[in-house]
Amino acid sequence: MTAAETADTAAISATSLLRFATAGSVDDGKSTLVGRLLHDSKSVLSDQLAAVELASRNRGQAAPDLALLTDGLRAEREQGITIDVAYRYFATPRRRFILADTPGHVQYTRNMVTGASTAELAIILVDARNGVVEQTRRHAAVAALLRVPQVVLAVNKMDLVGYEEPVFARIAAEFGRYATSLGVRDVTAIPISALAGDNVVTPSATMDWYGGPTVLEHLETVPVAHDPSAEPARFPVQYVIRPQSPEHPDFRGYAGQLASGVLRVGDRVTVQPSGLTSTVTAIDALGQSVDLAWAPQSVTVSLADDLDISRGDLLAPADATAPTSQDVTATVCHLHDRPLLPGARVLVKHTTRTVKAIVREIPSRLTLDDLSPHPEPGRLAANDIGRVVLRTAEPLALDDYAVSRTTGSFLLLDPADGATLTAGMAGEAFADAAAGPGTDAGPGAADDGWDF
Ligand SMILES: Nc1nc2c(ncn2[C@@H]2O[C@H](COP(=O)(O)OP(=O)(O)OP(=O)(O)O)[C@@H](O)[C@H]2O)c(=O)[nH]1
Repeated sequence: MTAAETADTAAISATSLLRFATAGSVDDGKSTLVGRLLHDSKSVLSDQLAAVELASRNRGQAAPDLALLTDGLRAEREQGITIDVAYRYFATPRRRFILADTPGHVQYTRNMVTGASTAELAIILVDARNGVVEQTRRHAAVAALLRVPQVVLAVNKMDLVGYEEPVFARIAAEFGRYATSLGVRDVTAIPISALAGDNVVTPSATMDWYGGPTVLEHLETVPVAHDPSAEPARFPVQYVIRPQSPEHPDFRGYAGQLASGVLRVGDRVTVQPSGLTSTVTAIDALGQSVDLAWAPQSVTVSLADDLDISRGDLLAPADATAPTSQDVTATVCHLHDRPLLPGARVLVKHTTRTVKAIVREIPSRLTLDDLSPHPEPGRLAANDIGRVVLRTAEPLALDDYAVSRTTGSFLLLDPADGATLTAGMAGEAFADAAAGPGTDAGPGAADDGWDF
């Protein structure tokens, strides 16, 4: 196989996997939709189905309540606050799926950010009786912020509005206008009844006016832009391997997972942030020497020169390096109940690197209903989305999130206890929405290692 063929194979095999997330307000029918998808696509084990049928009968329901299929995990979540997002795996003959199932009720923004951050598609549910509501707009805004490439609007409970086309058309048009204003390019609206099974897996006989795909058909066929060669290579070093065995006295390799792009033997690379350069002499994948590797493979890379490289350094093509700076401006979603304030001392966890930083400014906070600036910027509470300006202790090689969702994102941690405070996306958020009045920088840094 030639190198180009290998890369093609990589792109093809990657397209057979779709990561998607669901979002909806309370009672819009998320659990029923997921249960219906699993049931009708025959992804449910017969003993699971028997248990659901029994539980439904015990509750006096004639038909199995498919929402119960997702209830096992829900019970788990309700016992503790740690499981916010449950991942489900299922497959059809055409594609494998990873579904991030996020609870809709409390902490919706935070859960959706966690669930959708790696998703290639988000299904946003609305109740056909209510149409687009405040939470729908928030979900669309989060999907836009996270640059989820595809959005599906599932207009559910069509059975309760007489399966009428004008109801669907009105909701789809309103959502389409809003999503477009956020910069979401790909919206597919599908009228469904998760309860009755219309247009989830099986085309609806009642809504014969709808000529589009069912939810599953869309999930199976939606193009997933996974061409690793279209992105610059990014290789965050996880471990330096130096076996110092008698057979390989000089061996030194750098192990890690390719965050994006394709890396080839012979590539000229720059070590970031130091700026040293060298050439890739060998790539080892699963114990085999290969000519090239692509994201998200885990590999060990050897270089021609003996450079000072450690965990957290980034290898990038010498002609396509990541921007390196100690001053970071980013859009963030604050996740923790402790508010984020200017002057806060934090740790920035970016790929395999963790550095100290100070929150210099919180210049804006977005009102997610219409993306206007919040009247009180300067602090972020849990679930808030806003902009922050950070000063890091050491330079970070941080891409714009629009260029790479992996090397353009980071987490802020509390240095006192390691708690995850905030999820960040470097660079611009929406076209204009992030601009707001400035706030003063926080208290000056003391001379105890946080002065940078
Ligand atoms: N008539 C009708 N009822 C539905 C439909 N889909 C869901 N429901 C009902 O709506 C209620 C809520 O459904 P769930 O699937 O539990 O909703 P959810 O969005 O998962 O709710 P939370 O996760 O608690 O936010 C249940 O009583 C369902 O039976 C539908 O297409 N038509």
